[in-house]
Amino acid sequence: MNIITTSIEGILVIEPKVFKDNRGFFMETYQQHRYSEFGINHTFVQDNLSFSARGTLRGLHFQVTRPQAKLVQAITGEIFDVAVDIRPGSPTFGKWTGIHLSEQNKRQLFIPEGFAHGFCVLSEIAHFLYKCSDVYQPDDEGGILWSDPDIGIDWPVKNPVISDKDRKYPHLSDLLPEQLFSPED
Ligand SMILES: Cc1cn([C@H]2C[C@H](O)[C@@H](COP(=O)(O)OP(=O)(O)O[C@H]3O[C@H](C)C(=O)[C@H](O)[C@H]3O)O2)c(=O)[nH]c1=O
Repeated sequence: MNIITTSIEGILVIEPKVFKDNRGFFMETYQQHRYSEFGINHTFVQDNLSFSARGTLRGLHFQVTRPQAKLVQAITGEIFDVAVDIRPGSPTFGKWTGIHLSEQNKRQLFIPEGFAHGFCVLSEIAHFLYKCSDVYQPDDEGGILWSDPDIGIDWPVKNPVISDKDRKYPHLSDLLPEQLFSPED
């Protein structure tokens, strides 16, 4: 297993070991002890799977008082995955990092609590599977507009397919710190 750091502290790219043979391949997509050796010592309590067609963009989403750390990967297809630091006071507040995750590269991205998350689909279709460190809290959901010019994400899609909900999200600058990241004790 190979771990790659990113420009934002805490966000990690994971390259799991892939065992190939004449039948295909095998890989462990998560192993608590091994991942904890790299600081991923969360208890993941919910797995999500979404399916999207080319050009779809989901995000930028987060939960405010019950923030979720996420371990994400593309099971089929290829996506561009983005995390934005929304932790008030963080030296990288408002900064983003993006990575191509695909069926081919089998890479995972670990995103700690305190980040807005989104992705867009670059292949005909993509199945996106991810683990969350807290459960879904619809009343605790927040969002930032995918195209917020102050964040300046260099999305590789220009006119994405997005939900009505995502279309209406505010800019980061319109949100107060307590509306971004206020984890319960
Ligand atoms: C996230 C979620 C959604 N839902 C229900 C609520 C809606 O009726 C339906 C679609 O939800 P939504 O449009 O919020 O799905 P996405 O746009 O894929 O949302 C996700 O997009 C970005 C990429 C994320 O990182 C988050 O996990 C999540 O916000 O699934 C649930 O029942 N449980 C859940 O955990």
